[in-house]
Amino acid sequence: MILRWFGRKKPEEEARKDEQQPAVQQPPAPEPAPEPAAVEPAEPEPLPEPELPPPPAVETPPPPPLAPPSKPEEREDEPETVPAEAESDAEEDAAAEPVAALAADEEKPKKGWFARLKEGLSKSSSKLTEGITGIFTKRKLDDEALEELEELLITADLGPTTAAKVTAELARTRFGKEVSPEEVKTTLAAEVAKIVGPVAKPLEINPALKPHVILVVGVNGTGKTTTIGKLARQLRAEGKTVMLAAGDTFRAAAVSQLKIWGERTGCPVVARDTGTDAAGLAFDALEQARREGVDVLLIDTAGRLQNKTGLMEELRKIVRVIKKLDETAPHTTLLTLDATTGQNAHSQVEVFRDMVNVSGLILTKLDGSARGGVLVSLAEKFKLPVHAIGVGEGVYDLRPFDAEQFSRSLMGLDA
Ligand SMILES: Nc1nc2c(ncn2[C@@H]2O[C@H](COP(=O)(O)OP(=O)(O)OP(=O)(O)O)[C@@H](O)[C@H]2O)c(=O)[nH]1
Repeated sequence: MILRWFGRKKPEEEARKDEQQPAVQQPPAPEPAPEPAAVEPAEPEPLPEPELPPPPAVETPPPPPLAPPSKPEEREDEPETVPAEAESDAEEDAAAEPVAALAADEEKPKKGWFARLKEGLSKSSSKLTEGITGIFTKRKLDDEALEELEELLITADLGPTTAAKVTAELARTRFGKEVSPEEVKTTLAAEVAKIVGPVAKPLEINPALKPHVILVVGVNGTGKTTTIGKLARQLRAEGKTVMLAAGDTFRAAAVSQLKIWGERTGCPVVARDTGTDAAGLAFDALEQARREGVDVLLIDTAGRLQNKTGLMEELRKIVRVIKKLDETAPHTTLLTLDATTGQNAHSQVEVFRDMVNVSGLILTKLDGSARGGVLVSLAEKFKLPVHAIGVGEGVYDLRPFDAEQFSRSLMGLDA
């Protein structure tokens, strides 16, 4: 039975079964899910595109005015909060929003995650496997073959260090022997898994923090907003209350897109008119999230690298300002990287690491990329945790990064 997002709820157990592999690690003893409130059924929204239409009008009166505490720098007009649902008590909704319903917010993909991952990585893997087959069909593992393999791995974005490392390992065990393409792929998958294994760390939410603040940074178009939506769904399905802050105040479309994700996932969105101060908005959102005892606050940000100095100032200011309320915040700073950009992702890590204290990565668009190998070179070079990977635009297309699954998929092997 396919349940609608805001329709009748499944029992919590069913929702949890659906969520067998959340990208976000569950706290040791999650609170029982609140009793779902009856709400109007709604048709699932189509997936958001880069330029989205404005969200449906929200009829609910605005939330109570925010207390005017120590103001952050350059505070401007009060932000608008788009409630999770139009017809209900906004304040209570964050806690009472049906958790189970969110696990059924759109039709679940029929295929399992590994099949989707493998399919998603097929552009990357076919490049590698065709190359490997070409090099190793009825051929001994000699210097020339090793050189060709190393070259292939570099062109597949695994990077020179990784390429040298894995070919050396292959040579150590198989040099001079006739090796089949299958053997090469299996050995390479095992070597890649060794490299990426240490960075495969699920995103952990500290249940003691109310809220756990997650700042999401990255170049425009890398999938920040979509990733926030996907994470919000997972967190909500786990029974957590989530608030979203539309910190990319530069682009109206970015704000609209986040509002739509808020509606889809039942999360209130703190937003303001375009052009206003992002740090002030983040401050207000954190203040509101604290007041309401929200579990997780996800803050979207701008990513205009063309104005690097301006962006750096803006991101640093957001961090500075939210620290006025909680000096330990942000508790997680996620950098989204678009896998289709290949080695460009390296320079993006360097740039954003200089701006803010990036604590983990999310690789998006692995499905559309022939350059999925970049994840391996990123792991090798930066050793930053890779919390999750995106293999599609759908709300279910984000999962924790699993080193073994990824490595085997990258080499076109079965689970
Ligand atoms: N194929 C695929 N598309 C994705 C994935 N993640 C995001 N996208 C798409 O990439 C486009 C850009 O994503 P956004 O979430 O808007 O990216 P952003 O970083 O927030 O960009 P701005 O809104 O411009 O700041 C959208 O069309 C998304 O649907 C993914 O894992 N796979």
